[in-house]
Amino acid sequence: MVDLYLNRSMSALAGEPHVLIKGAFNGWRWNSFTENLHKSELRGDWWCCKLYIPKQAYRLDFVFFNGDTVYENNNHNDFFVEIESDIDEHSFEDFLVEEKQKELERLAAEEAERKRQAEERRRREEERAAMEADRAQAKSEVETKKDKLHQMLSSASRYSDNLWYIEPNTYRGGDRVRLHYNRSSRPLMHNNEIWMHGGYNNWIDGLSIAERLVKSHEKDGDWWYAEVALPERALVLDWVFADGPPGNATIYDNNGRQDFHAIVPNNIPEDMFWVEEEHRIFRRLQQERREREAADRLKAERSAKMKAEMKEKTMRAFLLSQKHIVYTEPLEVHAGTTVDVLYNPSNTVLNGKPEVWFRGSFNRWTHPGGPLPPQKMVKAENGSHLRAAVRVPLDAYMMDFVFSESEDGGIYDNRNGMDYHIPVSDSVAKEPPMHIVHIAVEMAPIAKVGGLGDVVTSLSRAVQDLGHNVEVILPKYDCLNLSNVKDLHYQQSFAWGGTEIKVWFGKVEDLPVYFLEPQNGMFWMGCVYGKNDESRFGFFCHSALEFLLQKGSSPDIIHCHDWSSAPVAWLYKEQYALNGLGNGRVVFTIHNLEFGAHHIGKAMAHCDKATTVSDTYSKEVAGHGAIAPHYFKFHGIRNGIDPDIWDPYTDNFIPVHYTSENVVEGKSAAKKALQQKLGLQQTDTPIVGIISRLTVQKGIHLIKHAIYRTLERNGQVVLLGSAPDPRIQGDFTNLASQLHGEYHGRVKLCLTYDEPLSHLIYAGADFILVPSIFEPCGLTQLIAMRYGSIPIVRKTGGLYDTVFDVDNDKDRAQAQGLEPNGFSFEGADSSGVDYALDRAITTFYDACDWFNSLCKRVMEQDWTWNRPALDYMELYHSARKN
Ligand SMILES: Nc1ncnc2c1ncn2[C@@H]1O[C@H](COP(=O)(O)OP(=O)(O)O[C@H]2O[C@H](CO)[C@@H](O)[C@H](O)[C@H]2O)[C@@H](O)[C@H]1O
Repeated sequence: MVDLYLNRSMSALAGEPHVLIKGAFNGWRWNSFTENLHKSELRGDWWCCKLYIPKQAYRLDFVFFNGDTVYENNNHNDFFVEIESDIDEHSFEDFLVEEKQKELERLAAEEAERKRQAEERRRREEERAAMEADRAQAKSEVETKKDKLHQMLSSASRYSDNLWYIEPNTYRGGDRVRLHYNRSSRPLMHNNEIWMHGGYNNWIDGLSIAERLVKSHEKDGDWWYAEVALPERALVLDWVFADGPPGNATIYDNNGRQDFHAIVPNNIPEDMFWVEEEHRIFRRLQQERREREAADRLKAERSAKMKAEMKEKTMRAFLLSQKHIVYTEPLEVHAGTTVDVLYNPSNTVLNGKPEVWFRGSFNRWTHPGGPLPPQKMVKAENGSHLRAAVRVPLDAYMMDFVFSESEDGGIYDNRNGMDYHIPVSDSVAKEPPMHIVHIAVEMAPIAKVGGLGDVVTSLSRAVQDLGHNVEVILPKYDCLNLSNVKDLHYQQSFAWGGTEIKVWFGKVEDLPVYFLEPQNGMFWMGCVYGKNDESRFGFFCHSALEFLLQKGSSPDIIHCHDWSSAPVAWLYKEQYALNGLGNGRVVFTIHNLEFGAHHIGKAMAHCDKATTVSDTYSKEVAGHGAIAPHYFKFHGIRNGIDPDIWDPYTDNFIPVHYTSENVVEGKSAAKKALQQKLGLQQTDTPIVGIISRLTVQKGIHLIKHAIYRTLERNGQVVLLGSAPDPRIQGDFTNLASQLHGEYHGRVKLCLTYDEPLSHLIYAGADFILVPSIFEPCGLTQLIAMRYGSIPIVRKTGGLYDTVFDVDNDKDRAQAQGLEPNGFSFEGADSSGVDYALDRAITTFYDACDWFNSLCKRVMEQDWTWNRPALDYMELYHSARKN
């Protein structure tokens, strides 16, 4: 506490009845306050007040005023006094950040508690609903049982003349009685042994009694008997006679399929029995449900753990992947620590420069501290790299840096305009989410024709998982698979293009999706592609932008795909960028350059950044007329697959769930199921699977050749595919009937689109063949590996980037931090296919253990979006800098 004095008469407040002080600490940055001064006991016009000085204060800033508009502020300079303290400006920064962190932690804890409570409420509600459902089911089961029992009671009796009777003739549930049976002229008349197999109340507990009968000598006829304990709760006793004990009998007397039924006089009132029975069923259902839920929980936890481990491994590999140019020590950067940045200029534009300067900042250059002062790098101990030490503030979530040849700049290495970025963990600040809108004409699983649909969904989910806001805009086709849309509802309408456009909203695989439905019926034709596609999709693209504008949405990134939503790029730049949607950048992805090259070229010209779906394909098409002029903004980022949608550990279309730990067991069960389903012989021969659109791109002549070659080598073949071109479809239909005849039970061609079957093939096949002539990325080889199937591919495009031949690509795989994972070939003739296929099949036959270890290995490789989603984020950020 200190006393602060003001001589009022010497100040601008002379004669004012009220004197107040307004102040704060550390350059007005912290703990502002307003206090009244009162006249002090000192002589003269001294006014004073007591002030509390916190220990983090190194400076007190203040002015005086009369409570209204008259101020004494030291001629607009304000007053300040230095405070003796351990704190200085820098440590105060840290203190502020820590305070902020505490505040954020408090808010986060509150939020977590709110979520926990909401979750608890939801759980209780679900529990209640499930209990209700169990109760209802128990009731209905009891009703059915009761009806059946009543029907049966009408045919039950206490004896049957000359066939069976019970002794003594008055008995009740719980009694021991003797059951007599006259087997003469019955099916068991010649057997050595006779048994009764019994139950009660119309077999309500199944078979619960078994007794052997002995011959009785007391009566005429062929009479036998057994001692039977009547169940306590029996209203009726049910039985048959047999020639042996349960499980070991072949001949039965089941009373002409009616079984035998004896009325048991009521031990307990029937009503009571049914009440108890209902309760018993209810308890059983509850028990079963709890066990199921516990198993599901365990599975979900295990699955999440495996995914997190894979992600972490991939992240480490990502940090190490540029080690020959740049890395940090320690490798993982934590907020609030000091790290060394190590840089090797010899592979960059700064090669041979006498000096290298490190220039960096944080949080994508937006950190409030501004850029760090340029720092001259010094030689590191390893000889090859240069070193700079960087203190990472507590509120940094990303380190950003570039290198230059001098303090003032000169030549820069800024990684081709992308800059270097290294994520920082444990930051107290969060990366602000980016808003990304995909405008596309396909989306798995509700409107999927090929891989484009998969990518729209899975890329969006991966980016959403990184904490960003992702939305999709899709036409509302009449053929949408609506069972996979949650909470679909009509939202609004707008008029555009001479028609009303209805907007629907729903969630697909947890992604928010807007469906546009022009009332002119443009998308009511029963399929995604068909007639007038160019004008229909052009209309859709335009209306999607119009929708964003009218909704007042301002996405950071508008992402469009292939020729079909290419118009978004130029419509946006020509009509919407200046017109309210100005904040956005357009990213355009080419999934296939084969179709609509004109549209693609035009979108390439207008978009801010373009990608295609693998690095090799981006190089293969570099010289194409649509690409070449825009190559500087064109990047190859390989596709990933969604690890939740493709997961043999949770997949409901396969018989046994598996991970890499039990891959052999899981795949052999799937193989049996697949063979059975398709009528193939149940032998352990290699199965080659092919899942593909049947087009020239996919190497039709190589597919055909491979089918014959596999059959020659005693393998089996399963092909799932359909051809958009009716001639090709017809051709395959003929091939199918010929093959199904000639190689019956060893080959099956399914010429349709069948999602569930594709899952069973990925799991049940040993190999998945992808002999494409060109392949921008290819998803089938990636899905195959996730299911422990070995890819056999032609070396082209994305197939080259993701499949590494076990014999020829060890080094190339190692450079990616991987081990080889499949078989591949060059050339586009049959000898090429044979080269890969023969080695694959031979491995299966001759090196079973090694083959199994290969299946395990490919399952453990990460072909999800973990890595490529980071590359897309980099690309989005660099598009924002334009
Ligand atoms: N009959 C059938 N029944 C069930 N499912 C079937 C099927 N036929 C194919 N599929 C499925 O459709 C998808 C095909 O994906 P691809 O990437 O292999 O090919 P596509 O050429 O369509 O995609 C284009 O876009 C993608 C995405 O960018 C690129 O990877 C690719 O190289 C490019 O040609 C896979 O999920 C596959 O399982």
